[in-house]
Amino acid sequence: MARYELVKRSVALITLTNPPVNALSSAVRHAMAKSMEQALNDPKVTAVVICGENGRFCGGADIREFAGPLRGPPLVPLLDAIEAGEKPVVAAIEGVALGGGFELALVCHYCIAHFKARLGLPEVTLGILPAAGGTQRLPRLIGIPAALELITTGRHISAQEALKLGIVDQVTEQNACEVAVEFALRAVAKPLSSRRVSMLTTPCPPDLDALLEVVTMEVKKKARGVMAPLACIQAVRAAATMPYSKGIKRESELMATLFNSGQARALQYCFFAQRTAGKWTLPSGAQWNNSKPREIRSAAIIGLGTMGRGIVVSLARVGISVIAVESEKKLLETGKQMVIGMLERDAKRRGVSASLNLLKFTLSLQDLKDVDLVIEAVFEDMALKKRVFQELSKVCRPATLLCTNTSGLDVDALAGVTDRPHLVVGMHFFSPAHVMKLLEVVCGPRSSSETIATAMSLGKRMGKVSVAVGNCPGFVGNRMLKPYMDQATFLLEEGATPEQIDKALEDFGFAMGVFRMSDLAGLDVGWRIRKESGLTGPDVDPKNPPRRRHGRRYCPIPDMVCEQGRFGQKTGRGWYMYDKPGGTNAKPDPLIQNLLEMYRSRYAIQPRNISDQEIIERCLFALANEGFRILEDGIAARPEDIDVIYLFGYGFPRHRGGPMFYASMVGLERVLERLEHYHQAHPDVPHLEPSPLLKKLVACGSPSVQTWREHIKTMHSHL
Ligand SMILES: C/C=C(\C)C(=O)SCCNC(=O)CCNC(=O)[C@H](O)C(C)(C)COP(=O)(O)OP(=O)(O)OC[C@H]1O[C@@H](n2cnc3c(N)ncnc32)[C@H](O)[C@@H]1OP(=O)(O)O
Repeated sequence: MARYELVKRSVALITLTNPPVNALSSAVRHAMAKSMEQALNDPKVTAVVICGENGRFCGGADIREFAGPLRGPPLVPLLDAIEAGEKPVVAAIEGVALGGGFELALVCHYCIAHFKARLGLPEVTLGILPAAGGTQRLPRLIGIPAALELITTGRHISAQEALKLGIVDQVTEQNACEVAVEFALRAVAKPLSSRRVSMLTTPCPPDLDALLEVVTMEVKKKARGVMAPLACIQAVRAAATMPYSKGIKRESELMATLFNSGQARALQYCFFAQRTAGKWTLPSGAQWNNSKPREIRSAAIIGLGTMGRGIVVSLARVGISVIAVESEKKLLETGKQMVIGMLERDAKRRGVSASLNLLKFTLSLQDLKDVDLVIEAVFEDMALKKRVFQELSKVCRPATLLCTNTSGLDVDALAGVTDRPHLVVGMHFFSPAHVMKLLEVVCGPRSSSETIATAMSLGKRMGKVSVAVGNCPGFVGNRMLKPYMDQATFLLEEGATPEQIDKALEDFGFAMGVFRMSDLAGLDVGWRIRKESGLTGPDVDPKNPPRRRHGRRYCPIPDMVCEQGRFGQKTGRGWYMYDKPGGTNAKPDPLIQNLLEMYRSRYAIQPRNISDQEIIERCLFALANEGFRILEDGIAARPEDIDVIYLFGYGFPRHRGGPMFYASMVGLERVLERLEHYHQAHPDVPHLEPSPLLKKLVACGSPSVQTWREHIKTMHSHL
């Protein structure tokens, strides 16, 4: 857990040894305390160097231990003792110094960082604050504004930035540990008092209150309803207004409030859920750690619409050669200019040169014969996609992987028209594809484990959070969206307004309510799909009673909005009105209000006052209920996968953990009871009928979300 060695006859080298990130578990803290005591008591030792094994200094406290009671020596007194010691201590930072790891570096009297090292206080992203003195020492060292920015955002900084800020003393391209040992030998005779950061006076700006007010407003706007950044601001204020001994107590009080909050549990769940999602498993036994992905050096994208362009950029910026194909010269030229512009802007932002030499643009599928992988991103039309796949099957060499970026069509039906169904997989990107982090990897029943592994690993290489899902209409994300959106439109019928529903969802924490989100995405896409499936338009069976389709409740208001040419932001009108087509400033539109009133009077619906609680319960419990069905159907392997999809693809608030975690926090019994209540009131809405899995989990005593999987294993999996 910590190795103790004497080097150069007088330097105690303490190496943290807790793979993979040398987290400060109770055992590590215990070993560190012992090693420090040994170093400080040994007269041969004149200086100490602390480093981490395998080129990683320290990833902070062991987050897995947060769930249990504190064991082993607490961190704050341990760090205070290191700082107060009479022998110089030098931190040798390689890899990462995060959270408690950074706080450890702050108590060392000197810091040497490798030029590739990253430092940061990401506690805020876990719903807590840097409670091992970080909120008290960092402002003393670098001033209030810079410390506030780092602590409230959790941003990682480079070694170079840390040097500029005065956090580290030297940046090296050599072995940081060896450099630190030499540095320590030179530091032996020097006085330490000015190197004890807790003893420094915080440089305090004259307008402290105004500054804190501005940051508070910014934080409230960016992270609505999130507690941790606000507590961070209060802790930093203590660093400016109190001596260290009192400030550290304030830090600890604020931490206690956060630590026990549901938000901290949710955010820590998200941390592990994201990592769990990469660990896909198929019923065949093939899984993330026994299936080798193929190496992808070249790829082709068919279709240079919004999605295709984003995918080209995502591939090219990680060094993959891309051939982009369009069907017409004009579309090809427009797409080409857009892609080049996007890549140039992206490269400028990242301070690198744009990889334009990796791109080729063509009108001919014949040019794709040698590529390793193709991603089809044409219009969402099954017949068209089938034609493309048939063509690709003829043109590409037999080993080429064929992927589709469909957002919900049957991946296996596409596989069926090719000569290589085992090499066909869905890669469902989210728009804009070069920005959004989510990738649903859709496993068809015939996709081979190597194909899935390749798509998952390619997603990771592109910086995406990839989640393996089964093949069904809408997969996971879009399948769950339907009951959620249906509830929102039913609530409109019953008396709510788009702005009321959006406000309730935004107060809950969504970046955008359902109607603002639909306006941004465009209302015409869903309208076309509803027309094609006979739910609206001339093909509707006239025998359908109004507001019913296939025996279920159906709300035609979205169709009526589209019939007026209101397709959302792009047309300047949708559920809201905008200053101009493409405008983003949504204002309530009296015409929508009129439309709703006329609609209600036409169908003799008496509008009623609808509470925010009802809006949240109906929208979010219907969403989670579909999630339970998805787990039953084996379309997602674990609740964590569903939550990750909603966090990264649909703007679900991270501090709520995702729809499935949220349901578990509310209490499954309560969710079941509310669904039963709403289903009784709306028996013609099957999505409100509690799923068998939800009932089963409640009957089993509502186990924790991490163990739900054990209750589903007898059911059939589509993965
Ligand atoms: C009070 C609170 C205090 C004092 C704190 O310190 S709170 C913790 C603050 N630290 C962090 O938030 C850092 C969290 N970790 C990371 O950001 C990243 O893991 C990393 C940048 C350190 C490394 O990234 P990467 O190389 O991509 O590796 P993974 O993220 O996949 O992680 C590998 C496995 O290590 C587990 N892990 C990482 N950090 C911790 C940690 N602090 N405690 C416990 N476990 C940690 C992570 O879950 C991965 O495990 P597996 O999923 O593979 O089992």
